[in-house]
Amino acid sequence: MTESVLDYMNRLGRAAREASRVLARASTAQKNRALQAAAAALDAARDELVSANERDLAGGRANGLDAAMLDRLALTPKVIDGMIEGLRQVATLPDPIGEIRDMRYMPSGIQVGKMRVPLGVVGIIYESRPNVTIDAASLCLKSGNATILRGGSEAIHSNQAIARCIQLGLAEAGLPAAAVQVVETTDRAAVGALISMPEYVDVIVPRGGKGLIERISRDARVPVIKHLDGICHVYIDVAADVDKAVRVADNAKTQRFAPCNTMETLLVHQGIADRVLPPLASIYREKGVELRGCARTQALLGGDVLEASEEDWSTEYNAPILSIRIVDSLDAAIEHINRYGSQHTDAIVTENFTDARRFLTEVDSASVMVNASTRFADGFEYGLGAEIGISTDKLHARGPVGLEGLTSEKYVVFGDGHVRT
Ligand SMILES: NC(=O)C1=CN([C@@H]2O[C@H](COP(=O)(O)OP(=O)(O)OC[C@H]3O[C@@H](n4cnc5c(N)ncnc54)[C@H](OP(=O)(O)O)[C@@H]3O)[C@@H](O)[C@H]2O)C=CC1
Ligand SMILES: N[C@@H](CCC(=O)OP(=O)(O)O)C(=O)O
Repeated sequence: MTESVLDYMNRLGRAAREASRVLARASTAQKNRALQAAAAALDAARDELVSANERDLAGGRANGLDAAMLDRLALTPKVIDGMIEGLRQVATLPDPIGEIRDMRYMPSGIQVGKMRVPLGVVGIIYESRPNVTIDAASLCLKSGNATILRGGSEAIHSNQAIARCIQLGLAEAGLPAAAVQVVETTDRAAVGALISMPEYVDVIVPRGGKGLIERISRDARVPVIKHLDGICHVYIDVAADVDKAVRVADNAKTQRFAPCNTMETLLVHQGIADRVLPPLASIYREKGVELRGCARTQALLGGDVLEASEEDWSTEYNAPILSIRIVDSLDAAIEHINRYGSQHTDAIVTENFTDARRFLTEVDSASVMVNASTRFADGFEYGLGAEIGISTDKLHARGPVGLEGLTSEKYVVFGDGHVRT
């Protein structure tokens, strides 16, 4: 790349802004044609995708990526099938753009309502998981937004191969190539540029952990919808059904270790700990989960439970490690979650309606659940059809973000020569 990263990003930004105007007026049929054609292009490019991905995997191994990271990076036939299916599914979702609602006559005689519109240009910074490139591109396209995608550096070759398929889809539907642009450099200066060009970018969606949070908080000049870390809790109340508690706490930790909605800390009421923790600990031990506990947990469960440090309570392991704390009351559980959590997803297991209601009201997280695993915090599971990710912000969109989260509403007013008096 001979031009500077800043010039390169400016060029992408300008082109995205122009493309966003075309996309905003594109028909549903045209957007769906692009999605279907991109799906066909992916299907035809399986060998190319796999060999690009092999380069990334080789680089990842050489750089010492752990097994979980390599797993997220891998484009297996199943992952490629999932991307193709994902594109086709987004094509079948209702198009939210142009929907008009709440039209009402005002006393003046004008008619006022709201119309759903795209946000414009969406910049997305995300982890080294190439299938996210398709999720992000497809949702932005369907919601009429141009997008600039900056995936994790370890996935650069896979992402470029995927980008070529998306380009084929856009061309087939007669949509501009700049509707979806995948950043071609791994230089983090590109992230710096992307988050500081409000003239070209309307909103940034950062999906990532602590390093990304710091950078965005420090440098962003564009509105942000944070999709950040998940320090998720399950609290087993004194009034919990033991079987349900074991099922939920097992699934929340072990169904998959790496996602942001996986439980990192288990809180247990002292009045039920001796009934629920021993069977849970056997399951965790069998599944290779390292346990770190408070002093009471260590005393109850014995030798192999390591002492949990203060740092553990605010750590997102993304790994087979779990911290466990026995608490005296529901109040103590709520206080712990609001203090150490990341406002992502937290669950209570209880048969007590009042405790459930208090938990729902007082825990300040994007998803609060009763008697269900935190792993359900997901756009598909919530019926959104797909998701960009899980917003840990409070404004604009909170929790799993689908098509609607990528749109906004403007007022529309109809008159017939009306003037204000
Ligand atoms: N809420 C949600 O929807 C989701 C949240 N996550 C969270 O993401 C984290 C795991 O992903 P992980 O790959 O470790 O995340 P990282 O934060 O390490 O990386 C994510 C992206 O941010 C970039 N990045 C990181 N730090 C900086 C920086 N200082 N300046 C510029 N760019 C930066 C990375 O680029 P580079 O490749 O150069 O490192 C990458 O593109 C977990 O905390 C998980 O909970 C993950 C998915 C969804
Ligand atoms: N909603 C998604 C989790 C989103 C997420 O955390 O993604 P990732 O960390 O990249 O696996 C799911 O439940 O699988």
